[in-house]
Amino acid sequence: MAGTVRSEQEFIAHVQSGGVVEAGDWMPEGYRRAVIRFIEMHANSEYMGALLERDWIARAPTLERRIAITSKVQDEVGHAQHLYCLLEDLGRPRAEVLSDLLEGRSRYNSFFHYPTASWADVGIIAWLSDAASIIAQKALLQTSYGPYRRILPKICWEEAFHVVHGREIMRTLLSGTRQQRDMAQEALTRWWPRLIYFHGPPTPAEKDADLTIWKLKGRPNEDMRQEFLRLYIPKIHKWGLQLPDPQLSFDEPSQRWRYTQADWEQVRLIGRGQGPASQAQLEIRRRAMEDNRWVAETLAPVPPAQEASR
Ligand SMILES: CC(C)(COP(=O)(O)OP(=O)(O)OC[C@H]1O[C@@H](n2cnc3c(N)ncnc32)[C@H](O)[C@@H]1OP(=O)(O)O)[C@@H](O)C(=O)NCCC(=O)NCCSC(=O)Cc1ccccc1
Repeated sequence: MAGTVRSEQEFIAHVQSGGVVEAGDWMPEGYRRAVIRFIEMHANSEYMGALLERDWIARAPTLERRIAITSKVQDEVGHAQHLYCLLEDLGRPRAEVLSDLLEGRSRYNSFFHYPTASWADVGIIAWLSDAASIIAQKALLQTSYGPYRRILPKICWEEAFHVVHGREIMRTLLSGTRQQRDMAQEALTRWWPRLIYFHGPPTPAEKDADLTIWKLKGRPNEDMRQEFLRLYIPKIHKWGLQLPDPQLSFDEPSQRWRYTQADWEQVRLIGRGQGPASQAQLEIRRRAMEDNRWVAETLAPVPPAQEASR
């Protein structure tokens, strides 16, 4: 295109006809801000989500599970790494993004602001939150921002493998002892309401209008949540697990699941660092950044003046 696009009208015509936008192309400022907002929330969620699971590497019950969870954590951090690179290309340096995250100026998905309590939580996180995230990410496969669109198939592919890893943890627990089955049920009871928040509030179409015209956001939040519920409630029931929501019911006329509505303002605040484990998790990251600062400093390019005097 894109060399020829110089106005918002031409830009909209370009993306509406299926054109993609590259980092160096002209784009409306609002579009640039929205891409950064989207990718930054995604990147931070991958990064902080990995932290929840990292805690369990040393506590995995078998060697095979330890290898699998180590590799999942590596995948998630890898996704964050790719996404932070996309932000750099848009003029948002990684150091700035990370310092905003650690200083509590940015956000990540509310799902990852809670503490884990047992190995069964690891199963639920991998099985169900990765499933929810695939739905959100598949909705972006046709997004107009080219670099994001090109990295998403790899991310979705890896998340699909994580779902299998989580499902196998759950299958093992559910075919185990009474205590293991109870652990699985307790984990589902704990995480279910947070899964309901995962795709965000049921936003009115007007709020998504720009994102839709720009072909940036693929689907309304509620549609994504309904797809998740449609796919996973039958699987959960098939395994004999109980869902803790007394208002959960299927509405035949609309073909939609009804569920207890969240306090969405509260969910937004949790995403901004007010969750029960937000500060503890950010503190672990802060300490790791401090401990490893010498590596970044050692690897930093030497300014030419210092180089000459060596
Ligand atoms: C759909 C949505 C999440 C939100 O749509 P939007 O159009 O952006 O927002 P909308 O206007 O609908 O909302 C109004 C306000 O509410 C905020 N808010 C909304 N939802 C949440 C929430 N859940 N938590 C907290 N806040 C939330 C929202 O920011 C906005 O705040 P603002 O008014 O700006 O202050 C979108 O960003 C998306 O699809 N992102 C890409 C995919 C992605 O990020 N995936 C991440 C998971 S990666 C993963 O899981 C892999 C993994 C698995 C396991 C372990 C490790 C890793």
